[in-house]
Amino acid sequence: MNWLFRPAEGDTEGLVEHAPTMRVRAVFRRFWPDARPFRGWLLLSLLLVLIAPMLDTAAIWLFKVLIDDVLTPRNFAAFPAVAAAYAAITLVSGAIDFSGQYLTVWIGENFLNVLRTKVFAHLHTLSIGFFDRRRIGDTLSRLTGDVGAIESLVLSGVAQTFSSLVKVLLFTGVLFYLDWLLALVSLVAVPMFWLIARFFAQRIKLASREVRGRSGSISTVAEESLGNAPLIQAYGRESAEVERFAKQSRGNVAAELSAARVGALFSPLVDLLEVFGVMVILGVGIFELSADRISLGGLLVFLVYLSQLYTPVRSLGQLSNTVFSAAASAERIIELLDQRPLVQSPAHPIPLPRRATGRLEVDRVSFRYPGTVTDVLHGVSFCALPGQTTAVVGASGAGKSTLTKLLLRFYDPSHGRVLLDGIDLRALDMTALRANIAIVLQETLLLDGTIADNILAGRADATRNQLVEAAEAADAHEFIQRLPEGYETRVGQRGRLLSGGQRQRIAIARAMIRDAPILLLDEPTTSLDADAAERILSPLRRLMAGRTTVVISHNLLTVQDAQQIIYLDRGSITEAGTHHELLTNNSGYAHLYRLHHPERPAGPGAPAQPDGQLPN
Ligand SMILES: Nc1ncnc2c1ncn2[C@@H]1O[C@H](COP(=O)(O)OP(=O)(O)OP(=O)(O)O)[C@@H](O)[C@H]1O
Repeated sequence: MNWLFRPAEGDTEGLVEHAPTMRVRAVFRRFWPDARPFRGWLLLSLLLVLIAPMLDTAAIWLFKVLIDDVLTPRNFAAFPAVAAAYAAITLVSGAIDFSGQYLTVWIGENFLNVLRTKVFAHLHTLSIGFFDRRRIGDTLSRLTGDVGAIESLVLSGVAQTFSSLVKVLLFTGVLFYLDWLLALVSLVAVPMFWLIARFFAQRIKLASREVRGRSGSISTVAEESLGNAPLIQAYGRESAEVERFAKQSRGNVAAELSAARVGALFSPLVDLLEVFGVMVILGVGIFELSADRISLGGLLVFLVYLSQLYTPVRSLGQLSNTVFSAAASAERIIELLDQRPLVQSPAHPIPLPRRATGRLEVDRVSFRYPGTVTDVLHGVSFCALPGQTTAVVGASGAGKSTLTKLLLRFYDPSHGRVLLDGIDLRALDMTALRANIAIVLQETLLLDGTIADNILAGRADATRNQLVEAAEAADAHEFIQRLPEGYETRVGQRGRLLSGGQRQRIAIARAMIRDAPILLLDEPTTSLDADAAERILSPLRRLMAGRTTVVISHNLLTVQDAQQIIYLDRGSITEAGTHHELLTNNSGYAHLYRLHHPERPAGPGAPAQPDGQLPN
């Protein structure tokens, strides 16, 4: 028997985050509040659900009337009335079925819409730390697949249970009314259905959880693999990637098969039980008929009512399976919804003027990434002043990018404070803080929209003139105009249709249009070749003018001009000063400089190459 319920081979370890198991009732209680706007409609649909089986009961009863009062006595005068009643019931029940079905779908889809949007909005409240840790594919699969399953638990589930219960009660009542002895005999089978259903329910829940987890793994592998297509093809890793995908895909097949085995065995078992029950009832029925305790019409409709009764009983059994499999999905959604952002705006933020002055102070900041054991910044202090450029340099892994993450408040320092205009960032509203910051990063972030959309992401209410001015200041206007659809040209996913230099100039235009007092540049020229880097320097300088600029760069031109250079060594500031001061210092910065300019003595007055790059 074990092979039947064996979970799928292979493991999803590390690919998807496992959700804690929860009781169905807890899941239901959690999502029921989201159904609040639809409760009135749900009530109406339950009313329709109540009327439908009553009409069914009446239609079947007409069958008895037809046999006992029309066919057996051959009394055709009564036939038109019976026929008219039949037609009327069928019409009304058709209308009710239609409304009921449409209403159920309407409620379900609208509930889904609310829930899906809620989960998506919640994801956007989470800190960057969450996205650093999580596989995006698994999160997507939860957002699209698992959310749907919750609807079947909270709404369709309620309507179905109610409908089945009403039918069971109604048909049982009629059965006892027709012949109590026959009714007692036929109901013996009911507890057996329940036992079988219970046995299967738990196993189906396990199998469904496995299937949902597997589907998350497939999306994860596909997303990572396809997103890195250039790398994979360049290094000839296609077959390894296909095998990685195939492994998860095979795991999915095994999980689906194991779920199908459990599900498919359930129906035939129940069918077998049903046939057995009908045979016994027919035997007793013939006895009752011969004793004249039931009419022929009565016996026939008894069987019809009985068959009508088996369906809801069976669906009540299967319903618990649906509920359990939906619960497995709900667990995965709850796990997401229970994620709390690491950084949050305070309840009563200190108001910031629409445009801050832009004085940034990093005060004895130490930082450790959540879930790690070592500090990546140790007691870092410096001040970045309005209108000045502060350059942060240091070897790879020194903590430069981490510093910008703290300035943007993607994370909070473990110790110490970051202040804007003398106010701790933790006391500020995050949206107000970020409205005062513009960024240009090494890997330009472009949305899959038009060029105009991408520049306007810096400031949505900008006019067309401001858009063109920003593009001109970023030296981007000219190339944009040469594109087939100008500003309306789509940039492709992550801006793939543009060159690296073009992407960077769009990013500069976006920062330009934002016109924020603070500018964070994280190695904006690193991914470009010397020529492209050279070309974005003058737009960059225009952008930096008059702002508090913090630049992480290996490019000596931007660094040399800086009013202060901070040299980070394994998370600590070991030197700070101007280019000349640091060269005189003849320490870490001068060492980096010499590495790149072995032909020059590292000392004051030793100019850097115009395109000089500090080694990484
Ligand atoms: N999300 C993260 N979770 C845990 N550790 C991280 C995370 N991001 C960076 N680190 C670690 O923090 C340290 C500093 O990284 P950071 O990216 O700030 O360095 P960097 O100076 O900007 O380097 P590079 O010049 O190579 O970009 C590194 O040791 C890195 O492994």
